[in-house]
Amino acid sequence: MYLTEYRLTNFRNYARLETRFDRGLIVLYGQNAQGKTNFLESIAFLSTARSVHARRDAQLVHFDAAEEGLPFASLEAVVQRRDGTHRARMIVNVSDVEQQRTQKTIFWDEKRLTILDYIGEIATVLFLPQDISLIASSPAVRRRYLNMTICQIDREYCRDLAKYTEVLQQRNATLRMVQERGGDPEVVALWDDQLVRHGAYLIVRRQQIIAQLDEIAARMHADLTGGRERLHMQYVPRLELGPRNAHQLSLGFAPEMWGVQGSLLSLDEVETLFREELAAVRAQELERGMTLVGPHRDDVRFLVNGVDMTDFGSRGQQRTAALALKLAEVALLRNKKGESPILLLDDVMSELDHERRRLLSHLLLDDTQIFMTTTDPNQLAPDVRANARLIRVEQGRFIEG
Ligand SMILES: Nc1ncnc2c1ncn2[C@@H]1O[C@H](COP(=O)(O)OP(=O)(O)OP(=O)(O)O)[C@@H](O)[C@H]1O
Repeated sequence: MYLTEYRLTNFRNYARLETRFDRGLIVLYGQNAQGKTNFLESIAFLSTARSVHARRDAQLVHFDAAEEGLPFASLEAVVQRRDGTHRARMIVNVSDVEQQRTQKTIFWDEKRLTILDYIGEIATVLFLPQDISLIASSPAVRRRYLNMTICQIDREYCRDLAKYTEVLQQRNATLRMVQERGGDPEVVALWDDQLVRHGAYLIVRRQQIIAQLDEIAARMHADLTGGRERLHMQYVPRLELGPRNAHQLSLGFAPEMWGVQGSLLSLDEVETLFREELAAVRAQELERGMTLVGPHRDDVRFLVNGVDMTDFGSRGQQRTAALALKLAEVALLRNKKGESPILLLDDVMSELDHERRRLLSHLLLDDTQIFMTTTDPNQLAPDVRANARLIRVEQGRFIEG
């Protein structure tokens, strides 16, 4: 899929931008702080309804718009997909400037949709220099990544995730209440059915998608390392046993059951296990005032030749594993959607060595639409540059050539 028309109003430093695109490589270049990243952020935002950079949506609205008392930003695109031409429009209205409160309205083909019904219509994969944190930092970062990726493929997952998060919050509040004020511990169990139902679906989908990503990422990684290293992704659902057993254990059974080596568990099997685990940790949950079992504590392990990259990988190895994962995500989305997602490469070429840049260029050059930012277009291989459309970005404006 690809964008053919694009319009921004009051988005970040773009007061107004109206432009057309074709497939292929579009290189946005220019000095620092001109709006290159802002532009990629806008496409990612239109795709996922979430910003990777802004803490609050209100930050996306142009400073001047906020000052003029018309605080809104709008993003509009004409999208060419296998099934035809579509129109997407998203409006961010600041309803309370002081509190930075916003409302988001989404139209798809002129029909108003909720975020959950919209996500996945425009598939994108964003490559960032900080992608290395997917490997190097905390499980929460990996869970967030998994959620965003699976939401683009499976709307049901996204709905279950929203419901699970809600039930989890309510269950935790109940646990805290019982912990602080006492009362009947059985009130906590009232939430268990919903927690298990929504959580089990998340676990089942995660194990499936990780197994698929693992297979593709291993191939990409072998390519990137000239076959010298073997990457293996492993799903690690976790159970924290509390202060007396401060270490973390996998969910009561061997982690390899969750990877490609083992057979994948069915929804019924996961529900049963989840229920059993909840019963087993009930006393500790009441003591700690929080839910200790479930997909909100999951993690993914990245092993290279059997060594855990989060704890023991070199920066270079972590970066390569992260790149293999992103390339696998592209292949997975292409496979599920039957067409390529739009690729957004934010200043990633400068981070990679020459060999990997060459490989990346080869992997990405097909019918895909790729937006790439760089401060120095001379970094591009000459054959790549010759086939790219070059746009200079200057203070929130596009200058062709
Ligand atoms: N809401 C906003 N309204 C107006 N300007 C904004 C807003 N948010 C950010 N900016 C401005 O956008 C500029 C940053 O743009 P961006 O991050 O896209 O730069 P860039 O071209 O990618 O630069 P670099 O090469 O340094 O990454 C900053 O000058 C910042 O002040």
